[in-house]
Amino acid sequence: MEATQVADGLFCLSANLGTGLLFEGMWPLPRGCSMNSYVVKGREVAIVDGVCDWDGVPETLYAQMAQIGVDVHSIRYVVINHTEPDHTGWLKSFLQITRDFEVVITQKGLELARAFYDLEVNYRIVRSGDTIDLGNGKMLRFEETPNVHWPDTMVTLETGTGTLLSCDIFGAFGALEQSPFDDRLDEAELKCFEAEALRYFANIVCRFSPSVARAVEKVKGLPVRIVAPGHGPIWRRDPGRIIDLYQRLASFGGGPAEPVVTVVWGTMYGNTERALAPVLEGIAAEGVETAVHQVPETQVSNILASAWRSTGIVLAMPTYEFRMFPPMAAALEELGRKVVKGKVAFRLGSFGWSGGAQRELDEIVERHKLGWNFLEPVEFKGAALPEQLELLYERGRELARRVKSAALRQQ
Ligand SMILES: Cc1cc2nc3c(=O)[nH]c(=O)nc-3n(C[C@H](O)[C@H](O)[C@H](O)COP(=O)(O)O)c2cc1C
Repeated sequence: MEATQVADGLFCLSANLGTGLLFEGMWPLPRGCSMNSYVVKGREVAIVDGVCDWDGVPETLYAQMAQIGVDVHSIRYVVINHTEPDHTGWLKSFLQITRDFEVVITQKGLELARAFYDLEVNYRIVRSGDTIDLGNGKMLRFEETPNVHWPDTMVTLETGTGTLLSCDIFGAFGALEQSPFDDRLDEAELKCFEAEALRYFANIVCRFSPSVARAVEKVKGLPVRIVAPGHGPIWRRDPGRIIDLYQRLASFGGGPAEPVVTVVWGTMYGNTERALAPVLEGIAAEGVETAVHQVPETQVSNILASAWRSTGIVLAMPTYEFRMFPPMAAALEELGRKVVKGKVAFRLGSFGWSGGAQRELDEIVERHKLGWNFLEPVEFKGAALPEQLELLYERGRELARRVKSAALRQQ
């Protein structure tokens, strides 16, 4: 990536993580992921957020600074919206070059940053509403948005251009290839980034969706003209599009979401799969969309994204060694850790002699306090009988009807 001008005196420097890498060591990046850093040039120069410390990445940042005529030694302020190393790792390298700058950070951020870095530099603790005047009409205003991921998080508004440097909130997976701007992307590309924003949300920040909702409310009260996040595109033509998407995704934290059923299924010998078919037919008969994921084939990252936006969940798996089919247990544990709660749910599955899958499912849902509203499960010994297949069709219809009445209306 080349450095790009976002607005007058405000530049985006960006490095892409490749498709072979895993974000946070576990989330796949089939479209890569950008790490966006911003330089604001007034009479004084500030850099807002940075990049990770992986081989060559800080050097990419320095090369892009040179492209926009910024000498690294001239940086007066390093603003840390969020201490996570994907935005701060480069500081290790930067501290070798110069210590003649001020770190601008929240109190919680400083505690965290000191744990990660040798931060013997000047620092300035900021709180909501604090400002730094960089001169030449460039003013940074800080707003704390705690627990949008980590406890330290804040956003920075450059008031002259109305550019919100938002770090993780309003972020999306997906590398930036030619241009970082929404106004240079066609509708299909924007839709791709929206899907990657959903996956990013469900993998990275959904655990904190009440804090995200509060942060979105706060942002809506600010004079924002451009949204420039730490990952993904910069929303310059239509900042409301990503703000509204995040507001909507945060609202799914209670359970009711889109009128969609996520179906997660796994099988060893096909009995459970054959019994799932009438359930899918029943859901379709009610005109409700399904998103179907087989385990272990589907990565849990995608199952999380799908479940987060769905109002209903179907789980289809057999018993295996007195418990449930293990790949299903792994997927459910992840839904539990991310507290995908309040869904309308239904479970079916085959067993041979003792059963046991249902017991483990109950235990996981209870332990994570998921509060799923279950229809009566349908379990069958070996292959489902014709009357059980009819019952499964009816369960599909019933689930779909409940989903339609519980789903949130599209705003
Ligand atoms: C390795 C293995 C372990 C199993 N363990 C149990 C068990 O503990 N209790 C039980 O009732 N059935 C058990 N079963 C039987 C399966 O639940 C049964 O074959 C079921 O029909 C498989 O469903 P599927 O065709 O959808 O894979 C086991 C089957 C296999 C292959």
